[in-house]
Amino acid sequence: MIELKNIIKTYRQKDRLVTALNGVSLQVGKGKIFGVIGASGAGKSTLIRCVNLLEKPTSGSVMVDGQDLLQLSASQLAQARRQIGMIFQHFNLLSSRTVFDNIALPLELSNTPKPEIKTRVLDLLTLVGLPEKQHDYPSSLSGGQKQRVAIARTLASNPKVLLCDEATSALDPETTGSILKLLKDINQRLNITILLITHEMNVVKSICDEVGVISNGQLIEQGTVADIFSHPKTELTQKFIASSLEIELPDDFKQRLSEASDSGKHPLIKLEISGRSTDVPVLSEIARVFGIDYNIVSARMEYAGGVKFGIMLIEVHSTGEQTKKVLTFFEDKFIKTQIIGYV
Ligand SMILES: Nc1ncnc2c1ncn2[C@@H]1O[C@H](COP(=O)(O)OP(=O)(O)OP(=O)(O)O)[C@@H](O)[C@H]1O
Repeated sequence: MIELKNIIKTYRQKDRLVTALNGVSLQVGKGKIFGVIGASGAGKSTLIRCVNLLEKPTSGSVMVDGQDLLQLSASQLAQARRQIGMIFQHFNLLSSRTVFDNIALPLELSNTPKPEIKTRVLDLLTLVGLPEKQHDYPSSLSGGQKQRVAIARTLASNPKVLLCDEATSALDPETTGSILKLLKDINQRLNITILLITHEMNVVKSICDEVGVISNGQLIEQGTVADIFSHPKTELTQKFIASSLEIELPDDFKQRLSEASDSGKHPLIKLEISGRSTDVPVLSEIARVFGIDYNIVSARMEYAGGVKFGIMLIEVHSTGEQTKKVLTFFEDKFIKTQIIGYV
């Protein structure tokens, strides 16, 4: 549905050229959700804006639903853009129009008859869960409600593709969750292809089928969410994954933690479980095979793209030689280990 080939985009900043995108290629299949994740300034906004030619690439090609957008005339491009909806971090609603009239706007612009507009807007309001807000103005809505209106407005034109430019970045975690659920629902019910950009791995984890990691204007890694979470190749990707899995060491342990394995102290081991890790009950196995007790101090396990991954901190009641054996045992099961200290 979307195919970008070797996109280069340079901007002139005063007397120098800045390369915002440096040879980006990606494909998004029909009905898929593709997330592009990257830090600030990596080129995410430029990338998503190149898909509907809000930014014109310096070179490369942009195909959407089989059409080469850079080859279209102005009127053909306007037509093609109707198939490409977009939602933004700050919603971009018209404050002087009611919710109903905001959603009706694209239909009015395409000369849809009034009775048809009414039915369509009411259907869309139901779809996004806001039927009772039709007469309200945007200023009286919460951030999540505003984004729902923006989603309804963009769906009014029946797009095949939806571009989401940091659509949940201005929202609290709970509202983010509900908007992501709505996007997934729209994707599944209407078979709309979604390309989104974000700086949060949680967004990718919760709704994307595929993910690309962008850094300095280049896609340094891309693949299915399951693949990327199980075999992250670059340090940046590993950092993004870890950032979605932060676990805290309880204060009591922080105070008791020492760097040396003094007598009577036990190693505190961090386990990183990824899609590559063997799915066996490793903890009961170390107890059974080595006769070693353990205590789970903190743990976070999650699923993304059908793959289980997570982080666990365990206090293992082992001595020097036993500890080495336990570490080797975990590593053999493709579980990454690190001794955080001794408690
Ligand atoms: N209109 C512009 N004119 C000049 N330089 C620009 C323009 N837009 C973006 N840039 C530059 O291109 C690079 C990529 O910017 P872009 O906004 O695409 O990154 P981003 O990943 O979306 O960042 P953020 O998450 O902070 O929005 C940056 O160095 C930025 O300064």
